[in-house]
Amino acid sequence: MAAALGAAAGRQANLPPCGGDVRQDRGGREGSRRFQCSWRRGWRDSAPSVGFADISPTRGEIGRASAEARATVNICCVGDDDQSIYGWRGAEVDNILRFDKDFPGATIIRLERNYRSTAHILGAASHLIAHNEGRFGKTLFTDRDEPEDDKVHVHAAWDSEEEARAVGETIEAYQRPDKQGNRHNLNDMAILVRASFQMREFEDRFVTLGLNYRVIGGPRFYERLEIRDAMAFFRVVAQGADDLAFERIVNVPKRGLGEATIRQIHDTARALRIPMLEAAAKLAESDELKPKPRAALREVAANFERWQKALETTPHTELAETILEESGYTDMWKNDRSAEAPGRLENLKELIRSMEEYESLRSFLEHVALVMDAEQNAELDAVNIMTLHSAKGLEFETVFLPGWEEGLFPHQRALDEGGRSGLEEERRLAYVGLTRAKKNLHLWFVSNRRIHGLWQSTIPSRFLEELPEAHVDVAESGNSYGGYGNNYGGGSFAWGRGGRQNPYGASRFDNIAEEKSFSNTYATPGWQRAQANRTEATDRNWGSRSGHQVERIGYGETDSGHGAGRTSVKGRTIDGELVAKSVADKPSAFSVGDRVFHQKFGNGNISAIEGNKLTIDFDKAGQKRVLDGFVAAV
Ligand SMILES: Nc1ncnc2c1ncn2[C@@H]1O[C@H](COP(=O)(O)OP(=O)(O)OP(=O)(O)O)[C@@H](O)[C@H]1O
Repeated sequence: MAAALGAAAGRQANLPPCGGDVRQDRGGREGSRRFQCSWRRGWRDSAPSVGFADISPTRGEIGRASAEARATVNICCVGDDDQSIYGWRGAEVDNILRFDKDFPGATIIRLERNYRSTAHILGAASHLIAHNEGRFGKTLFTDRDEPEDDKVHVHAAWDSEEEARAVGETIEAYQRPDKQGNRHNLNDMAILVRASFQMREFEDRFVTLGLNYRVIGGPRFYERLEIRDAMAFFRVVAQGADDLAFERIVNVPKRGLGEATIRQIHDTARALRIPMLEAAAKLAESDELKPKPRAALREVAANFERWQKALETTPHTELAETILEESGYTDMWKNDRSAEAPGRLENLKELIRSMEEYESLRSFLEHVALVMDAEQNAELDAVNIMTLHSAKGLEFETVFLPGWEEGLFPHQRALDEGGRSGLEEERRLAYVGLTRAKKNLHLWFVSNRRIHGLWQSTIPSRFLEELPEAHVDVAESGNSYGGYGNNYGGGSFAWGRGGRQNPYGASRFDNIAEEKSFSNTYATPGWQRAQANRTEATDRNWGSRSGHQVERIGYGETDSGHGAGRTSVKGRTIDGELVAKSVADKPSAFSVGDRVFHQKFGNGNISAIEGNKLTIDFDKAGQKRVLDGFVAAV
C-alpha cells in the first residue's frame, strides 16, 4: 500500500545498508526504491519485521538515534502511518508523524499509486481514514479503470448466525463458474474479524457446509488454550473416563497438585484399572497423600461428582457456566493482567453461547469433535479466517469483514482505554481491513449480538457511516436474512442535523453540508431501521459499562486528545496535504521536573514536554508519553 516514506536528506547519493525489501519500482512513476528502515534493528533487535508504523522506541531512543544518525549516515525509512495498529503493544504512530521533527530537513515521498485494489475499494478506504486527525494525508490512486468493478458491499444480518450463513452462501456463489467457466479459489478469499471469538460462528458454519477453511495467525477457535481447557472440564463431566481431559485440568487453575501427585493418580488408576477421576477420589480419601494435595484432590473429586449429578437436572449451558465459575477457571482469567486475558474471556462466553444451539452437553461435544476433525492442510484450497491484526501485509481477491457494529468495531475496550487515539487506531485497523481486498469487498453488520451474556440490539459501526456513498452499495438482504427487507421506516438519519445526538460525540464532519458520506443519504429500509436502534441500543449496551471515565470520543468535542477544544475542523483532506501534527496546539501547564500522578501508571516525574504531550519517567511503569489532561500534579 502506498506508504509515507521519510528520508533524511543525504550528503551522498548512496544509501546505507538497508534491512531488506529492496524493490525496483515497476511502474516508474514514483521513481524510487523501497527500503526498510536501516537502523530499526539497532533499536529493537527482536522487533518483528514489520514496517516503520509498528516500531516502538521511546522518545529518548529516537532522540539518541537521530543525533547519532544525523552525524554519520543517511537514513531512509518506509512505513504507512495509516497502518499503525499495534499501539496496544507499544507502537506509536507518532514516531512516523514526528519523523521530520526528529530529522529536520527530511524529505517525505508519498507512494500513492496503488496496484492492488479497485477504485471503489481505494475510495472507500481513503474516505474512511480521512476521519483520522493523526496522519499524514495521501491520495491513493489506481490506473485500473474497470467499469465492471463492484462497489463495496455493505450487508445487514439479523444476528451472527445469519451473518455466517450469508457469508457462506456468498462464498459458494463466488465458487460457481462464471461465464468464462472460471471459479474463484477459496484460497483467494478471506474473512477478517475484529475479535477472535467471531471465528467460532464461521468455523461451525463451514464445517456444516463442508467448506474448507484455515485459520491464519493463531489457533482455530476450538484449539485455543482457554477453549481446550473449558472443553476438558466438560468432557470429564460428560465422560468421566476421559483421562487426557482430566490430566489437562486437574491442576487448572493451580491448586498445588504437582507432578508427583499426578503420577500417583496415574499409577493408582493403572493398578486398579479405573479412570483417573475415580483414582483421584480414592486417593483423596486415603492417607497416601500429604494433607495439602489431599484436600485439593478432595475438592476436585467433589466438584466433578456434583457437576456430573447436575448433568441430568440442569440445562447444559447453565451447567457449563457453573463449571467454569466453580472451578475458579473464569476467575483465573479475570485476575490475569495479560493483554490476551480479555479476549480469552470473550471466547469463553462465545463458547457457552454456542452451546445453546445443541440439545445436550454430549451432542455439543460430538459437534466439536467433528469440527476438530476438519482437515487443516496447507495445500488445501480453503477460505482464510484471521483477525484484522493478523491480516496486515496480506491481500486477497475477495475479503469479508463481519461484525461492523459499535462496541465490537470500534471495540469498546479500545475506546474506554485509549480515548480518541484508541478510536483512531481502530479506524486504522478498519483501513487495513478494507485495503486487503483486491476486487471484492463485503462488510457486514448484525442487529443482534450477545453482549455480556445477553442478547442486545446492536447498531452499525460508525465506520460504516464514514464510507462514501459513491463507492458503497448497501445490500438489502431480502427475506432470508432476518427481515431487513421489511418496511421499517424511520426518519432520516443524521447526527447533528436536527437528528439525535451521536452518543459518542459529534463527528468533525457532521456539520459539513456538502459532505456525502453514505449514512446520511442512504435510505434503504434496513439501514434506516438499524439507525432507529442506534441511540437506544448504544446507551443500553455500551453506555457506562466500564468503571473508567469514558471519554467522549469525537471531533469538535472538548476532550484531552489532540486538538482539544476545537469546535470543528474544516473539510476532510484526502489529498497529499499534511493533515497531521504530532504536536498539540495548546502548550502544557506543566514543567519539566514536575511530579505528577497518572491513574494507570502511578507517580512519575516529567522529563520532557511537547505541546500537551508529556514524557514521564514513572516510578514503576517506566518511561511513557501521555497527554497532560490525564495527569494531576502531586
Ligand atoms: N510496480 C508495480 N506494478 C504492478 N504491481 C505492483 C507494483 N508494485 C506493487 N504491485 C502489486 O501491488 C500489490 C501491493 O503491493 P505490496 O504488497 O508491495 O504493497 P504494500 O505497500 O506492502 O501493501 P500493504 O502495506 O498495504 O500491505 C501486490 O499485489 C504487488 O504485487
